[in-house]
Amino acid sequence: MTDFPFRCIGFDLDGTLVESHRDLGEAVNHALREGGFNPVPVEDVTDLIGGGAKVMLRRALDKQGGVPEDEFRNLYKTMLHYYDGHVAVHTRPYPGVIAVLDELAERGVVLSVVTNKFEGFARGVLGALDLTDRFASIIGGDTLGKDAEGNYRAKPLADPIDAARQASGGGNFAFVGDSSYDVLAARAACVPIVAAAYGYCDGPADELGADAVIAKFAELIPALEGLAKADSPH
Ligand SMILES: O=C(O)COP(=O)(O)O
Ligand SMILES: [Mg+2]
Repeated sequence: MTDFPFRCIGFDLDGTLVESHRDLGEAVNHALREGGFNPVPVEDVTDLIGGGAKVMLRRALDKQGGVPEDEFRNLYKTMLHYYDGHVAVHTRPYPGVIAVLDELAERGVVLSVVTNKFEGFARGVLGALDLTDRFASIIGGDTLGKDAEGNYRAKPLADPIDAARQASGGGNFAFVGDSSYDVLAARAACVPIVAAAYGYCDGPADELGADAVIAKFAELIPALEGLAKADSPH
C-alpha cells in the first residue's frame, strides 16, 4: 500500500528522466557526416527529440533539403549502429531524479518507463546508469510492435501507457513527460500528465496542455500531490 495519491507513475525517458541530447546529437551528426551533410550543433538537437530516432534524423535531414528514401534508410541504419555503441557516454539523470525516485519507491509507488526510444536503447541507457531495477516495466517505441498501417504503436497513442499501467497492476496512474507526444498519449489514455519544462519540449511547456508543469524534477512529488488534491471532491 502507499499513502501517495498515485499507485503507479509512468515516465518518459529522453528529456524527462535523462539528459540525453549530446549522445543523440553525436549519433545524428555521425549519420549526417556519412551522408555528406553538415553536422548540427548538439544544443540544437533538443528540438529534434521526442518522436523517436527516425523522426529525429528525418527532421535533421529535412532542414538540409532531405534525402531520397533509400539513402534515408542507409543513414538511419548508420545512426542506429553508432548510437548502439554510445548510448550513455554523456547521458545522465537530471538533477533530483535519483532522490525523487528513491522517495517514490519508499512510498510504495510502482514506476515504469514509457519512451519512444527503441526498448533496447532505453534498456541500454537505464542499465548504464544503474536505473533498470527501479522500473516495473520499460516500454519502448517498438515494444508493442506495429499497427495495420505499419506504424509503431508508440506515443502519441495511448497503447504504451495502457501497457505500462497494466504491467504495473492497474490503479491510479499518472504520467510525466516533456513533449506533445507525452501529453497526447496521456490524454488518449485518460491519465493525468505533468510536463517537464526543463526537457526537450516542442513548444512552451505551459502551452502543451498538461495538468501541471514542473521546472525541475524535485518539484514532481508536490506537483502530483497538488493534482490529486485539486481533483478530489470538496
Ligand atoms: O528519443 C526520442 O525522440 C523520444 O524518446 P522519449 O519518448 O523518451 O522522449
Ligand atoms: Mg521525451
